[in-house]
Amino acid sequence: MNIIETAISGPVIIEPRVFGDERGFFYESYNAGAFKAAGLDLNFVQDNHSKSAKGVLRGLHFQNPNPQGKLVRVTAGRVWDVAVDIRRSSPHFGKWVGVELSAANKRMFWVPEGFAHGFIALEDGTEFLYKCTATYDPSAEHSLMWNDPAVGIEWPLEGLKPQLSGKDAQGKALSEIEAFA
Ligand SMILES: Cc1cn([C@H]2C[C@H](O)[C@@H](COP(=O)(O)OP(=O)(O)O[C@H]3O[C@@H](C)C(=O)[C@@H](O)[C@H]3O)O2)c(=O)[nH]c1=O
Repeated sequence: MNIIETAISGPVIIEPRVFGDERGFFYESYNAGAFKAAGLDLNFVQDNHSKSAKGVLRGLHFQNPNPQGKLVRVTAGRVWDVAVDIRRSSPHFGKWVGVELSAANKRMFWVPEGFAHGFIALEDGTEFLYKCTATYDPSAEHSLMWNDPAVGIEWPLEGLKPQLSGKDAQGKALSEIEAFA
């Protein structure tokens, strides 16, 4: 597999080795030893799977306390996936990185603890799978506003009006969230 660093220390893009043949394809979506050898010594305790219509925007989510690192990928359709650094001590506090993940490119994205995470589905029937390093804790979950000008995420809206959950429609600004130390 190939690890691609991003402009922020922490989040990385992972390109798995894909074996294609006349039957289809095969790839390892996670291998503890290989990830550890690549500097990602992770311990996952929960797997999630969501399906979204084109234009659905989920996020930007984080848990504090009980932060979750997330290894995310797409098995149907396409998303623009974003991680926002919300560690106050980081030189990149408030900065974001984005990557297109799709069933076609089979890229994965590692979003560490200390980041808010979200995505917009760019195709109907987009299926999003991810592994988490901590379990869901509704009492600790928070939404950072997807369109806070202080963060300035360049969402590829392609003319879409994002479809948000009620919770995400009330996301807080970067200046208001319970960021990490
Ligand atoms: C996230 C989550 C939700 N749920 C329930 C709560 C709720 O009734 C229903 C839908 O939850 P949500 O609206 O929060 O789902 P969703 O907006 O898809 O939340 C996810 O968004 C992406 C961007 C992330 O980064 C994830 O960590 C997670 O926060 O599923 C669980 O039971 N376990 C979980 O781990």
